[in-house]
Amino acid sequence: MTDEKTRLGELRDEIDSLDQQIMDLISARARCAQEVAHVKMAANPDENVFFYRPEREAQVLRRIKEHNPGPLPAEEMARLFREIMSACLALEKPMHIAFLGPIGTFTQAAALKHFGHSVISVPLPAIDAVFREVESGAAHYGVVPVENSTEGMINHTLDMFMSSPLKICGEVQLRIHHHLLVSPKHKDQEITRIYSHQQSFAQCRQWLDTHRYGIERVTVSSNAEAARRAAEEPGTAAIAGDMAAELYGLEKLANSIEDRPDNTTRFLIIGREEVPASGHDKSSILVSMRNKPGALYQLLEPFHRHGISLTRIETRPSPSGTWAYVFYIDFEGHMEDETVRKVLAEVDEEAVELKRLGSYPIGVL
Ligand SMILES: C=C(O[C@@H]1C=C(C(=O)O)C=C[C@H]1O)C(=O)O
Repeated sequence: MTDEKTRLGELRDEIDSLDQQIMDLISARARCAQEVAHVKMAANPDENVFFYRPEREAQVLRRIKEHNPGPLPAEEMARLFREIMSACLALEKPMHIAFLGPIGTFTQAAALKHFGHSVISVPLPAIDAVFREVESGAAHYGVVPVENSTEGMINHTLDMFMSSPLKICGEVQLRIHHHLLVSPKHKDQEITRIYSHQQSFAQCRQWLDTHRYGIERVTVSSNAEAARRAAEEPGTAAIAGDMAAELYGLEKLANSIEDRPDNTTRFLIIGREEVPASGHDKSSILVSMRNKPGALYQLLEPFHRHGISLTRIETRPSPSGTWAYVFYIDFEGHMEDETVRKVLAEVDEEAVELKRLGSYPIGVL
């Protein structure tokens, strides 16, 4: 045997032995997580105990990222542990996660990134349907898009919070890559029509104007639906992401055609329960103020005075009347924090209405 073969044999034996140890350790971890579930059930025998703890999962993932020794990047290591936790949790009962469908959308990719692949993901046709599915208890949590770095806020999601009792329980960001996709069956045909979702067209506008100027653009309800159509109709292409391309067996004519290289969408996790502090949290509120001079200043001043960072402020028309507005505000900190409590008490005094949408761990993955 050559030296190379001997060495490879040794290394493979070592890998086999390490795999066995990893498997034993993951199994020990799974038994521990099961035991946690049993302890929770024993302590609350009459209640429908919630095993999933978003704040604890965020802490676990943060610790993994901080202590990762390499050579794997911290994000990769966290992703592996995300899947281990997901599988451990599913031992008790797989969670049902409603998302803005159909199957193959970026929202599904975001749901799986946040919860791992051991959940049952349930596609729904519209954002309000996702809210309703969680409100009724048919799904444990829901995932909806809330903003895109190129295109701005998804107003429909913001407006749903005005009437929904649901809480924001988490956030997850996804880098969005769009591709121009065709079916291998119709690859040689001239493309006369491109299908996509209105958001994806908007995120690829400059590329389309430069490289596919004058070709008809047809807006459909999702980019997974665009991919489905391109798979069936000769002479058409779709703009969609990798999941949709794989699902419908499409080929990439052009790769990553989004106008901005950092094109990212932020998604919210919505649920029925408030999330305790994880140590690195964000909060969201909706506030409507009296229409008088200095109202916005009065609203923001307590945040400034108490040193609380705002991460976003959006204005939406109020459902209560023409030219009245509601402010949607994200800020750093948890509503259990003493300083945040003080600020919100002050805001509450001045506001016509203050709605606490929830505090949740700042996205880790
Ligand atoms: C084990 C627990 O329950 C669940 C499983 C977790 C895990 O596998 O690490 C973490 C949080 C919970 O979603 C716990 O509460 O610690």
